[in-house]
Amino acid sequence: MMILSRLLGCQEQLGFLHQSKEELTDSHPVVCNRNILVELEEGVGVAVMKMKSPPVNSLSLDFLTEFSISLEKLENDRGCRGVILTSAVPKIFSAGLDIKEMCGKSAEHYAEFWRAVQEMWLKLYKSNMVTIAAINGNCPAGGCLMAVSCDYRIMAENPKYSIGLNETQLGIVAPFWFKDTIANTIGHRATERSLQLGLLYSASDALKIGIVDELVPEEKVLNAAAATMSQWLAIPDYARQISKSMMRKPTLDRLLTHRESDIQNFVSFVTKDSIQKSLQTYMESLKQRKG
Ligand SMILES: CCCCCCCCCCC/C=C/C(=O)SCCNC(=O)CCNC(=O)[C@H](O)C(C)(C)COP(=O)(O)OP(=O)(O)OC[C@H]1O[C@@H](n2cnc3c(N)ncnc32)[C@H](O)[C@@H]1OP(=O)(O)O
Repeated sequence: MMILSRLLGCQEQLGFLHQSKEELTDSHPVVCNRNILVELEEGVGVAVMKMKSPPVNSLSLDFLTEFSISLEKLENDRGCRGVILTSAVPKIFSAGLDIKEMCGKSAEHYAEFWRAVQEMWLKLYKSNMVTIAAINGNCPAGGCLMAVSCDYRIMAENPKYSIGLNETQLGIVAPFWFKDTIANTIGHRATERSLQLGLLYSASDALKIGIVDELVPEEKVLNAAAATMSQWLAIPDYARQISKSMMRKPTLDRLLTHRESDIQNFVSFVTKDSIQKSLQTYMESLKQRKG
């Protein structure tokens, strides 16, 4: 019930009611949401989802809810066959899960938050559409999960940007389905090293290890994503979708089977004093780094 009311509440925030005439054209209907801008190029059947939640596109409960609703709308739109996921915030793809959602809140809040994280991943990983991440900035932890859940990743070749699952550096643990998703991308051995050490890879190392598929100059990331999209869309949808599902279903089913226990694990993990302390210390270190 709580989730339903949040979804309904969010649908109002989604801004379908607030579109101006300038934002709606025949060829590029744009939906300006609070955290995500969705632009559907109807003739081509491709939507660009631009995350725009400054300063760092952190994945808050509101953001995740909006993301899942937006993606579902595109999924149900027969005119949309592909999605490019990118950021409208300079230098940041996404800073991952919003740490504030995991600090000093109630057990009920943690459960609701974690269900929203699961939902985002389930929707993205099982999408029938072609999904391409155009990674135009830093991409740690939950940001990396989003990227590796797409079918293809193009990253800006900027030495300042990094990508990876750095959870252990915060004193927390990437859950099994984060692990499965990255292992499906880079293999078991590289995942073991990557997860234990909480490695963040530079763009060039990310290409070498296979977390990303291609590097291009920053200003070309979106064009490169559009070019790759047209190659993938040249394949008949039905054949491609069945192939995708064959590869991903066992991983999806594993979370679907264990969804409630995964939420309980998260809640009991994150409510531990030691974990709360680690997260708070990490947030403080982020603030101090600035000064
Ligand atoms: C037994 C097993 C059981 C398992 C159960 C599950 C266990 C839990 C699993 C949880 C999985 C977690 C996944 C995650 O995604 S955790 C988040 C990890 N993210 C990070 O480590 C990134 C942190 N951020 C950065 O490194 C930098 O901010 C970044 C490189 C992204 C950008 O740097 P920049 O210099 O541009 O910006 P600032 O650092 O100054 O940040 C600006 C403000 O934003 C705040 N901030 C940054 N990141 C976050 C975040 N992830 N959540 C919330 N807030 C964030 C930062 O503090 C600054 O705020 P102020 O302006 O107020 O100081």
